[in-house]
Amino acid sequence: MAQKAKVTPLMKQYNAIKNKYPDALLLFRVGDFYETFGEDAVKTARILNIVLTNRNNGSERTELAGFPHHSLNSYLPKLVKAGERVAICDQLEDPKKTKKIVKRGVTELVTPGVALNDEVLQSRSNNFLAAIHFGKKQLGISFLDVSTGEFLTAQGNAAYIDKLMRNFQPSEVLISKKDKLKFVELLGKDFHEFYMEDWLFKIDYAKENLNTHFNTNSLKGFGVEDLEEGLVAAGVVLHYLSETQHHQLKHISSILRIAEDAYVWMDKFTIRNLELYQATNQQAVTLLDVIDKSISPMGSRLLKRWLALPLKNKEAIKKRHQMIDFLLKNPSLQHLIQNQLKQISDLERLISKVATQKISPREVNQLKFSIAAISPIKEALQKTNSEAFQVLAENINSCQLLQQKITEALAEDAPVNINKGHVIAPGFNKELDELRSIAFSGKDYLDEMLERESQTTGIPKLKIASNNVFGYYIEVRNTHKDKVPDNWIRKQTLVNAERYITEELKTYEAKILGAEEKIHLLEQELFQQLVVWLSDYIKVVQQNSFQIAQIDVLCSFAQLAREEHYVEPEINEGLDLIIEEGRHPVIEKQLPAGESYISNSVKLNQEDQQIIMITGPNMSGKSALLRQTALIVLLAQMGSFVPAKSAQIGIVDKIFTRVGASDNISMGESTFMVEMNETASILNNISPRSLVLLDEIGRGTSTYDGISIAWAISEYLHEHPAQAKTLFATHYHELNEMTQKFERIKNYNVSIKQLKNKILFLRKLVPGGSNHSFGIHVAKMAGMPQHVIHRANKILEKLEQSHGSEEISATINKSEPEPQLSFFNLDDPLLEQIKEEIIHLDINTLTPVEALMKLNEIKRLLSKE
Ligand SMILES: Nc1ncnc2c1ncn2[C@@H]1O[C@H](COP(=O)(O)OP(=O)(O)OP(=O)(O)O)[C@@H](O)[C@H]1O
Repeated sequence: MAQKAKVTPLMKQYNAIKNKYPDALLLFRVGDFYETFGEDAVKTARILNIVLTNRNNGSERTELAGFPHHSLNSYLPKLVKAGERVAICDQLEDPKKTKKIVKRGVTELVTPGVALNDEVLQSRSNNFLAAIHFGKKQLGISFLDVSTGEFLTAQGNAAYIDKLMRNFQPSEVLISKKDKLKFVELLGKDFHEFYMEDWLFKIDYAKENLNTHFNTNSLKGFGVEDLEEGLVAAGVVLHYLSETQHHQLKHISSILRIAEDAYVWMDKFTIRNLELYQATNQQAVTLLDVIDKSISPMGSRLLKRWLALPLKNKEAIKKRHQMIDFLLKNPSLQHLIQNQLKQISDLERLISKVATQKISPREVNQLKFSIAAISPIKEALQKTNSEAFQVLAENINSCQLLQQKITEALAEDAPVNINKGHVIAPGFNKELDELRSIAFSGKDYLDEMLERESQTTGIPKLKIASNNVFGYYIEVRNTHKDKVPDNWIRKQTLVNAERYITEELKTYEAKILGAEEKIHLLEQELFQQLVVWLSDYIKVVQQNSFQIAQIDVLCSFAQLAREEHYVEPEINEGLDLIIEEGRHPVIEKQLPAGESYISNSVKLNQEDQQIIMITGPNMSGKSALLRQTALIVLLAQMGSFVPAKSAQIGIVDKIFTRVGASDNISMGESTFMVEMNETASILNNISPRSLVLLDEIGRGTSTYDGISIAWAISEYLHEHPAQAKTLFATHYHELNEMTQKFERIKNYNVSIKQLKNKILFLRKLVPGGSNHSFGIHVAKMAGMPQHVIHRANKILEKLEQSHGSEEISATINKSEPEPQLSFFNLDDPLLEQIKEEIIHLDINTLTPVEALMKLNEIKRLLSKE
């Protein structure tokens, strides 16, 4: 019979705790160390690059890796960044006070989405935890940044949830176990997900959870009552916080709805194509990199939010423009504000630390200095004649009492670590002052005692010192050792001297040590009281922080406009888009020295220029033009000025961009299929206010196929009642023929100059089509061997003779447009019915006979037509 493994009490305790947190890496506090065992130890050693050892655990051997407890702040972020969930298990009682095994428990579960540690967080970005609920009709989503207290919810279709996920980039996503497949289907492997029990995703549980948290009877006050799917997700987020041992959550004081209707719609392709905040390759610069001139972390985070959610309300957009204009006209005001902003720390995260009681003494002083630095901003804004800025100023609270209280209570140079002492200011607490005078007057007392002993014993050179082994002692050199009185107790013999303790010294020592211990406890208690007192200010400081963030972003926009010569766009409720001499905000910053960006004008309307066909050789600047148009609209509607000579923008509700590229192959689907899927989704979603940018759509297939598809798409956009404004960049100069038949399609080309065998890019958009794709010239410029170029020219000549481009377009022109563009027209009720039938088929449970019957039914439906 195998001998039963004898497990030590410590390991028994460890196992019991580890069983409660099987998914987490358990840091188990033993004395001054955090230890990990078994699998956890192997992982920890690998991630932290620390030594992995083996030790006997009863009859088994187990791996072990540990680090000193004071290194937690530097090691924890590494573990979390490596994607680990880390359970911190601390000693819950003083080991000195118990004879049994010390009580231990998990005090915090740190996960990528629930982190309060400065080392894990990035100051200029939010750290969102998300939950997604797959409801019957819609999906619900919720985002929470526990480090700032922002809590948001929304619901909508899969594409909307996808877009929000790309915009908010949460560090962790919670999903019901049963929806694992659905999630991967929707979002792929781009996020760090954690699967939760299915029962948590219930509306009753969510409402109860949220009402308990906010101490409310209903969620009506937050305007989210009707968002049931979104609330389910929000409930799961709150549940996760308690599961991860986060119970101090006063800073999460409200839940906000992300109102889909209020913001410009951009789908994930557009967000990616426009490289708003994530570049397609690592070196590339994003729009955010170029426009973010904010100073405070709160400002930087808000700027990202404004970029993710550009506005559609004319008045709200104009208000931001007017405030920027005001700052530009009052540079000294902007200068004063920005100088003050430099002195303001991350107020939002500091006050969250008050709520979670994780703020350090030094940070409380930072909070005070930051709030003090706001006052001059408030005063300056109050004096302006701008109503909008005056309202901002009014919403700022100077928190005089808070400043005063911190000054009275906290030492000016209070340390980070409360155990270092000197935290509470002198004069704040009488008892503390008395204890301190006992502890600190010790030196005088000892000097006086030494003097006395020296006189009574006649020993001239006495010395008092202390060490860790036997505390205070008197040292006597050997030459005087015979004068030592009998009541001195010898403790140590050195080569030249002896060390003694005396009764008086011991009594005195006890008094000092007692005082020091009491000081320590009292300081902790007083600091704790201060933090609790400060927690009444959570809402007020959050409010201040939001005002400061807005002021910071507006100053950032003003600075951008001043430095980069941006102008105020005119926003109107019409449907025209008129950009004069527009520039690409990112490319213009990237050009080599000496080169300047060539501005271009674009005019789109529903009368005579709804669709512009832009032709031009490779590298001529077609894509740049398309993107700059979208970016200018986006910048304008997020409230910024724009890189142009002037811009009149009829409010845009959706921006779609599609690039016919070949890099989708890596995703496993054929490029063309992806391209068509993406394009189909545009065609099903356009409205009269939409802006559509199509870049080389159709190039993923053969030339004739490509031309036909591009033609059909343009035709559809032209004929569609929405008449969405469209820019279409293409190599296919055959498409220029479309203008003959479609009155609102116009041809433009990005001009070039042909010098003998060379092409000079002028980059100017000029009216008219072009009849060469110049691909061969570009190949030559790229250094293609002469022979290849020569041969290519010959083949081109031949092709043009046998299939003249006029011939192709004439053929397409001849074929009358179908009364119903059946490929894309999903408005047809019959097709809609068939589509519904097929979508709701559960293939997994369908028998072959049932499948045949279904097919027959569909056939019957179609033949009835
Ligand atoms: N208006 C401009 N002024 C100055 N440089 C420009 C301008 N437009 C584009 N460029 C430069 O030319 C490069 C190529 O532009 P872009 O990618 O827009 O060309 P394209 O016509 O779309 O080419 P392709 O058909 O190969 O995609 C840009 O990366 C940029 O450096």
